[in-house]
Amino acid sequence: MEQAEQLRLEGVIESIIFHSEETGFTVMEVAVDDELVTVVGESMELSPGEEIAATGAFTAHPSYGRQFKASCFERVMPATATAMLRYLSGGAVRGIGPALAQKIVAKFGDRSLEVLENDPARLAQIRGISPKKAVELGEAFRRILGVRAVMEFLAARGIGAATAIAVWKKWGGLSQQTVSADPYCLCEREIGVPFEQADEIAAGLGVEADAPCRIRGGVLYVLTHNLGNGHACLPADKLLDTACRLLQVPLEAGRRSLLELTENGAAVIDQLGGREYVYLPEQYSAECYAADRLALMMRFPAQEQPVSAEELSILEEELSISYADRQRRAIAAAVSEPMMILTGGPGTGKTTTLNGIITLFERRAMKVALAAPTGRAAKRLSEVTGREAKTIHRLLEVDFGSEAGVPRFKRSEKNPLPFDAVVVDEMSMVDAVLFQSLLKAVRTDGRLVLVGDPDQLPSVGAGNVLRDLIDSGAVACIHLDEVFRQAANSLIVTSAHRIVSGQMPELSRRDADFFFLPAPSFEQAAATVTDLCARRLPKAYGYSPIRDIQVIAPTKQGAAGTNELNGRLQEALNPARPGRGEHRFGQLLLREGDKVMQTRNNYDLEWERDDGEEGLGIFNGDIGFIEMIDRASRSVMVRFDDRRTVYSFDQIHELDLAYAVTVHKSQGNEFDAVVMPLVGRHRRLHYRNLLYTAVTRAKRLLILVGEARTVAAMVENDRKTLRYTNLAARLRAAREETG
Ligand SMILES: Nc1ncnc2c1ncn2[C@@H]1O[C@H](COP(=O)(O)OP(=O)(O)OP(=O)(O)O)[C@@H](O)[C@H]1O
Repeated sequence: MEQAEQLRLEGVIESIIFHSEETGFTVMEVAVDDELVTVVGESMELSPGEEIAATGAFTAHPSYGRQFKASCFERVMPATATAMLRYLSGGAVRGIGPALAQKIVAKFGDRSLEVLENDPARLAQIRGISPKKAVELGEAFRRILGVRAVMEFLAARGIGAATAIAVWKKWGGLSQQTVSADPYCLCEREIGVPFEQADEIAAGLGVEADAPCRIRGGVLYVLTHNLGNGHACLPADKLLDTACRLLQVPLEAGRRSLLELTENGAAVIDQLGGREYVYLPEQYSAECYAADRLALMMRFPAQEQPVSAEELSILEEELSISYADRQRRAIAAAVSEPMMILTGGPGTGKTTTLNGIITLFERRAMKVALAAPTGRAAKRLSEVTGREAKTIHRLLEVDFGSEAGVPRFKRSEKNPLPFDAVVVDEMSMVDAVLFQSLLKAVRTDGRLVLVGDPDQLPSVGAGNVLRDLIDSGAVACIHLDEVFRQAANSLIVTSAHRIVSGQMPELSRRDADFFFLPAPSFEQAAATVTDLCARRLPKAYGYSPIRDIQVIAPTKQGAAGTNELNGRLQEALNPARPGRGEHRFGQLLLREGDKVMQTRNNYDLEWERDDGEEGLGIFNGDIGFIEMIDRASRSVMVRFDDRRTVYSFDQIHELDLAYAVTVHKSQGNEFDAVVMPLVGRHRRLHYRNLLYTAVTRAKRLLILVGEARTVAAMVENDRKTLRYTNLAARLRAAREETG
């Protein structure tokens, strides 16, 4: 493509049409000589009246016409009294409006900005400005200069406005100093600069390869990176070995830096079972808290009358059921134990047992809350129990203004949940930090009933809570393993049980709810999957191709990965059509009618329910449909079941197409029909729990498309997801301590 000519444009900002605080994306009108030019790009906070110089090129936007796309902005501070009056009147400095601007410029003329910056006390000479206000105005002005300086400093090192804003939010006036002293601070989670980039910046700033800040940065990077892989901690020897190899420094230097990190509170070392483990403080606190709190709950449980045989009989009669022995034991334990874990594969009667437990709690006039980690799972829990169920975040009342990625909850030890019992379903998806928040909010004398299937993939976030609780042996666990007759008729259910015990599912049946369609190559598998969704399944079963059928693939990449399949399925199921709005966001083309998924937890996204209720938070894995793409307001409206959310264009990177999703992203969701391509052999991707998790997402129909040898390889590959956590050991120790 021909490179557009790079120009430098100087002018005064007439108006700001749009500005995103988060990304810095700005659309403004700039007066350049006598012409009004629309300028777009990532910029620092700017105000009308300010003079800027923008570097970039003119482009022709399909809807907005000719505009100047700037790759870099510089602020030219106004130099004359007239320009200063205009700048200050435009609201650039908080606390200064047009009237005050007049007075300031009348008094100090073209030295006005200098006074504001260096001698703000003199502003108090103006009537109406108190000495206190003078100081405040000076601070507000210096803040603007500070943000600008940080942006320019970082821009020169290849870092964009959005990251610069995050840096400013964290370190304010000390930003430049902090980054210069230790460029690796840019790798912190809220900032998110990759280690390699920080390393380059550091080299540019003259930081030596063996500088302590570099080694500390590398050690923290390895720890944080592994947190992303689910590890709550790492053994110190493993951490140091990996980090020192990455940094190419001696082990001794790594160890010294690790000790410094623990001294300044950035990491914690703990000795357990003769091995040293290193944690980030948040993970350490989550693990220790959970162990201590659970031990406390078990020490002082509220006394409940044990369940009598008569009470059980009345319950069975009321619910018209005869419970199996383990189900009875589970119901009894839910009443007598402060915490009870109910596990089992599909069709083993978990929901039936849970209904018994809840009904019994209610008969005893206990107040019960129901929750699950995702919106879909909560909805399903609500459907199968006939009672209201919320996401855990909603139950704990996620608060406004949560910091990047870290929610705050209104419910905590000081403001506990007003329930005698809390039931959590899909517990395998709950990570260590969310579990800590849950425990904080549950009364110490409350009952906790945790339901889940530990053979599912573990939580996306760090930790392996459900497994650890079971492995600790310190918690009452009832495992249901009898598949009830009705469920045993389903080949999906029996296949799931075969897979989990390492046996090959039956692939030759043609008369059941589970089919295998051979496809010897990626290309053929992708073509068959598309044809099944677009034509064959809707025709044979009356399914809506978009709403009822879900394609689940082991991976994003590759010819049968979700990226490729999403492109094909979008073309087949929701093609371009006149009147159907669409917009391209980098690699991603979105169209009205598309099925999309939110790909990270966003606690600040507002939604409105059809009944007018409003709330906050759209979570990783939530699936919705695009109702409208509005270019004028640069927004996309997405419906998630009965809620609607508006995304601004610069939030779109949180969405992805969801005709096909990965197994990990499908956790906690169930679909009428699941189609899964399985081709080739890949030891890391093709393993038993992954297949099991995918198979158990299907309610009525499951179709595997691909190679039988891939299915066999997955069934054989019992690679358990190893996660470094010590919750089980801690819980055992805490139980022994508290007796
Ligand atoms: N004690 C029982 N006697 C007879 N049938 C039972 C009993 N318990 C459960 N069932 C039946 O077994 C089937 C599976 O039960 P349920 O839905 O409770 O299992 P589940 O473990 O929750 O399954 P899934 O995880 O697949 O939702 C249902 O049809 C249910 O009615």
